[in-house]
Amino acid sequence: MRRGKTWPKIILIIYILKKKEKKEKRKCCCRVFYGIMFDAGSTGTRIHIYKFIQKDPVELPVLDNEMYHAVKPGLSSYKDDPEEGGNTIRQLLRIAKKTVPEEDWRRTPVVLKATAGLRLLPEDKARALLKEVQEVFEESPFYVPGNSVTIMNGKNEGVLAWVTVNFLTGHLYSNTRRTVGILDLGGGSTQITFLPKSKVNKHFYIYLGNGLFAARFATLGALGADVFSSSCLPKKFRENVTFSGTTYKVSGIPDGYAGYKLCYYEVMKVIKGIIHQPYEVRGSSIFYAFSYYFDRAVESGLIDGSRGGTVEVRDFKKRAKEVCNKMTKYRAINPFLCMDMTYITCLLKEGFGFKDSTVLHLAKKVNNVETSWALGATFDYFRNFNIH
Ligand SMILES: O=c1ccn([C@@H]2O[C@H](COP(=O)(O)OP(=O)(O)O)[C@@H](O)[C@H]2O)c(=O)[nH]1
Repeated sequence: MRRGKTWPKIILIIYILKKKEKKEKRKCCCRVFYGIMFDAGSTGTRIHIYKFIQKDPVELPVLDNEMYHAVKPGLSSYKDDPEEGGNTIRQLLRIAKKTVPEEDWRRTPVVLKATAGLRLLPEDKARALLKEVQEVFEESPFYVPGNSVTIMNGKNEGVLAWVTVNFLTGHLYSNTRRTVGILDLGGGSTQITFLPKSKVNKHFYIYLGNGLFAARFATLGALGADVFSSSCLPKKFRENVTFSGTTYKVSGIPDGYAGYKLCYYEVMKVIKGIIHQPYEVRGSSIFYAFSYYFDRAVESGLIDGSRGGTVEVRDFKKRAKEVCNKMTKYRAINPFLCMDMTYITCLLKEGFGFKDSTVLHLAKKVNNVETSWALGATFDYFRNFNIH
């Protein structure tokens, strides 16, 4: 009886030991490393901490997971107080210290790339902010390579976001050579980026334009009046609005008209003449839209924020009409929703020339990773610095 019970026990122990040995072996050739990328956008600063695993020295590392955190407002809002701006970076670095194991700190690179917010600032103000961030990085325990705090140009922003989305959706490794286009709408700038299908022209098509907040002020300013008022806003709306550290007095038109038609007319003045209509967008190419395209689609109820989804261009138009013609209903969610939805509709249709029936994939994350240029920028960075 006793023997009978002992044997299975021994077999179990051997089995566990073997498994442990196998695990140890696997551990030996697995290299784990991290990369920290800061996205200093016009509306917020975000930290992305990527964990990569290299199973085989000859193979490319794979992305294991991402830790993401965001703070508002963006770095450019601290244009007159760079020290306070530096504190927001310090705060986010605390998260990095908790996420990356201490023994890896010294070899984990930390990089910050600023987008439209800093691009639009006077040079001396932008430089003071970057200097402050550089100092915060230097005092951190992470690896600070040369050129690790810079302003990125819009074209790189477009291409790197394209790399991220095509990587996450598996298009970079597929044999079909088919890729997807991306639509990114930030606060300060917007990008549409895709690879044309033509065999002759193998260069990226990138268009850069006004971001959502920049478009808001262009729309308000386009009326040419001293008071920034618009028929895209609820009639009784009157508030001070701050963007990138500057405050504007903004209002609806109390005794005038408000609604979709008038709003479309106002927004069109901002779109007209500044947009290209690439031939490809009229075809069957697949486009992924994220950032504020995603946020506004959620706020207006077009898609579910936890899952994302696909919509047709005409759905944005239909929902923009509903929002603008029932402004009081949506006021509590976002008083600018009519203006933003109308800008998005105008940009897609009149600006880029999308058909009503074009399907857009709206996603904030793909495989639990943020759809942003930050991942693409991190790849590029590892390649350049030969870290793996
Ligand atoms: O990893 C990211 C980076 C950005 N965003 C969103 O993308 C928009 C980008 O705005 P940003 O201030 O960066 O605009 P920019 O300054 O680049 O024009 C905002 O809705 C952010 O919440 C996001 O969801 N995930």
